[in-house]
Amino acid sequence: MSALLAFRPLFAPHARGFLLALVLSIVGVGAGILLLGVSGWFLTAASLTTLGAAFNLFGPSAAVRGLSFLRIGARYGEKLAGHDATLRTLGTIRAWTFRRMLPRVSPADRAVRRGDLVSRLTADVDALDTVFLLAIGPLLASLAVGVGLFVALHHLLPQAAPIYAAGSLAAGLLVPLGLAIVGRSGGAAIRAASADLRAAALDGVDGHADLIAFGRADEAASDVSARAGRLGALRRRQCRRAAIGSAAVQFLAGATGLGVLLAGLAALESGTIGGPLLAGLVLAVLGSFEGSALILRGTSRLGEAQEAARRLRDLADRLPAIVEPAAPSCLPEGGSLACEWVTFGFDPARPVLRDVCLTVGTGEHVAIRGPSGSGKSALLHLFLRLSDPQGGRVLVSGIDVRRCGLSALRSRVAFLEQDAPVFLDTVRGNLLLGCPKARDEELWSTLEQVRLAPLVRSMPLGLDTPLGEAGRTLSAGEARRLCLARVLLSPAEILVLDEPTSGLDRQTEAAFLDDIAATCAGRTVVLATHADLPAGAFDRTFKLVNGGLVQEP
Ligand SMILES: Nc1ncnc2c1ncn2[C@@H]1O[C@H](COP(=O)(O)OP(=O)(O)OP(=O)(O)O)[C@@H](O)[C@H]1O
Repeated sequence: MSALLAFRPLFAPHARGFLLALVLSIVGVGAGILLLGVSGWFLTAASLTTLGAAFNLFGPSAAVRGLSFLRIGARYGEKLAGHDATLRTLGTIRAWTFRRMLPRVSPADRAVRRGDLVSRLTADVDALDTVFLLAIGPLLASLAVGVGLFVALHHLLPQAAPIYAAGSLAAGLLVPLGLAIVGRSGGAAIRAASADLRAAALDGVDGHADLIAFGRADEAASDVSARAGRLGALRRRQCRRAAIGSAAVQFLAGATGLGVLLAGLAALESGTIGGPLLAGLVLAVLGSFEGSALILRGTSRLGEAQEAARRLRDLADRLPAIVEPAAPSCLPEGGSLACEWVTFGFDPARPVLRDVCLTVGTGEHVAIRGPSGSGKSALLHLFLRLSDPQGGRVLVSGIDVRRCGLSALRSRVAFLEQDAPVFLDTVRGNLLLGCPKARDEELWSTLEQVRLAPLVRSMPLGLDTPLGEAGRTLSAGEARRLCLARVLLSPAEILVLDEPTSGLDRQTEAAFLDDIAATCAGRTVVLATHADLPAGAFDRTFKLVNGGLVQEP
């Protein structure tokens, strides 16, 4: 429960909407109970009235109509206000989780599953809708209305008041509580199975071309259906428990109604209550159990909401992968980079880089080559502080990156990642990520530099052409060049490029590397590549072997 309670501050800004929904819910449930009570009283009184005796039909029938309209209106309003406040709260929780997640999920952490993250941000956040709509709201409304009916019974039929109190407390509190306790482990299992299914489905969708090519599509499909079957079985078990709870509430409603009726009949015989009022009270008592059924729906899913809240907190409460200094140092002007005796390993016991020393002056262009897996990307990551070295220091403009504010550092150093993504946006939207204020002329001249301008010109909407998910409407090489253009557009003084020419044909690759001297003139460039470098394209080239950096002749 503490995981759920920890989200209280995110519910607080929407408290007015929840309060309105609660008031309307009390009005709706109260009007429903009164409607049954007045109708029972009215019908009994009308049937007991002998022909010709005076009976005012108008008042009660108007009350019945009025109460029906009030009930409908209040229910509609409650749904509107409750869902509106809930959806706004879920939006707040989703944005909060996303903001907290980004710095806490290290790009280097191979244990992180994308499908699981997506599942947390979507399904787990959605599971929290239960909290107010199905659990707290109906519980408070039933409590308020139950207290009102208890007070009325206490005055009109005192013998029935304790019977009603016992029956309604058992139906409104004990049964839901029991269901919540029993459903707790089931809820956790459902959340885990649901996350597992989503992750497996995402894996399958991502890799469907390979699965088809290797003839494994059927296997993947049956794996997904086995997981879906497991989730289905858990949900069926949850529904069975909820149905048993519902039956218990129905039984308690019937038993309480019967108890109130028996107590009422004794009072009727002794003449302390009239027949019509008794009929009205019995029906009102039966009607008041309607709220308990709603509470049950909520509590049967509360275990799931609790587990969802735990999973979200688990993500949000992780220590950030990289901790910013409390008082960051100002980055002086300049685009120099340096590594001083840097040792780094994803597993500190097995360093990838050992005592690496490198100094790159402002405006210098340096290329780093080396066999696959030699640690080129790992080295480049250190310049952006995506990881911290276990030994030595990394300096940007003469300042240890651990003393810099991360946003200042990352606006000084632009980075082309090895698998940089094309976002689900237009060509322009993708480019403006690198420089939000860039004018169209700048976009076009950068597209010329990466030799994409003819392609974009041929697109139906030019810069405003939407690109499919992950740039699926582009070839791999075109997508790569678009990401490269984004980095070139950035005003950062230092460009760190990891395999910028991967996916490009030889001719374009050679032309691009040749052009770097001109296109990046004045800016510092550190580039990791497997490509053959055109003579004179870089000021210095290094080779990374056995964790050490060796300058090439
Ligand atoms: N996130 C990670 N967690 C653990 N080990 C990793 C991680 N990323 C890379 N490695 C390992 O660290 C070593 C260096 O990887 P890195 O990606 O820096 O090599 P690289 O020289 O850039 O290779 P390539 O040229 O193939 O891109 C490799 O042995 C790799 O398996």
